[in-house]
Amino acid sequence: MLEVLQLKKHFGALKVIDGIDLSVARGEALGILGPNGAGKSTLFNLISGNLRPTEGSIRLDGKDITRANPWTRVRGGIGRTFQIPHPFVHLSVFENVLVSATQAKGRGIAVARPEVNRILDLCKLSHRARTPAGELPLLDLKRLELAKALGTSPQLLLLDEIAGGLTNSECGALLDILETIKAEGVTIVWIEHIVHALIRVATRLVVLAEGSLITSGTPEQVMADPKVRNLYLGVE
Ligand SMILES: Nc1ncnc2c1ncn2[C@@H]1O[C@H](COP(=O)(O)OP(=O)(O)OP(=O)(O)O)[C@@H](O)[C@H]1O
Repeated sequence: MLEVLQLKKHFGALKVIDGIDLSVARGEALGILGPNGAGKSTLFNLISGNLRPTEGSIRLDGKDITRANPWTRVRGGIGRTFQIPHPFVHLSVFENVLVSATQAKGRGIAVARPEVNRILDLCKLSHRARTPAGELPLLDLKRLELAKALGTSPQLLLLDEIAGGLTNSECGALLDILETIKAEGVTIVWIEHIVHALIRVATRLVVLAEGSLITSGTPEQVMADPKVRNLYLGVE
C-alpha cells in the first residue's frame, strides 16, 4: 500500500532521514520505535506531505505522491494524528470532527453527521460531543485527535505518539479503540515510545535510529535484536 524508497530529508548538514526504504502492506499494523530525535516525526511529515523530501520517493497504492500536497494525500486515504494535539479549542468535540469529515472529502454536513456520530461512539467521545475541545482532559484530547483523523476516512492511519503522557489505565482505554480500528481493516503505522502498548497492536516493528532503519521484524524478533538492546540498554 505504502512504499518509501531511498527517502532522505536533510536540514542543512543535519541528515534527519538518510535513505529509508519501507513498505507497508494493506491491513498491516506497523510499529515504529526509535530514540528521541531519531527522525520518526520527520518521516511522518514526509509521508503526510507536511515536509518535502531532499531525495527519494513515496508511493501510495503504486501512485507517486512524493510531490503531492497534504490535502491530496488525505483525499487519497492518508490520515494522521499529531504528537501535540491542536484542536479548535472553542469548537465542540462534535464540531471538530465535523470539520475533518466535511473538509477532507468534500462531504456536506447532512452526509457527514451520521459518520461523525459513529466515530464519536467508536472513540468513546459521545458524552463529550458538546464539550468545547479546550476543556478536555488528556485522554479525551487524544481520543479527539484520533477521531479527527478518522473523520477523514483514512485507509492508512499514521499515529504519532498517540499514547504519550497517558496513565496505564488510560493507555488501555486507547488501545481498545485502536484494536477496533485495526479490526475494521484500517492500515496503521504507529510511532510510540510505550513499547507494551505498541506491541499489543503492531504485527511488525521497525526501529529508526539516526535517520536509518536498523531492524525490522515481529515484535519478538525486534525486541531480542542485539542492535535494539544496545540502542536502548547499552548492552549487546
Ligand atoms: N524543520 C526542522 N529544521 C531543522 N531541524 C529539524 C526540523 N525538524 C526536525 N528537526 C530535527 O530533526 C531531528 C529529528 O526530529 P524528529 O522530530 O523527527 O524526531 P523524533 O524521532 O520524532 O523524536 P521524538 O521521539 O523526540 O518525537 C531532531 O534533531 C530535530 O531537532
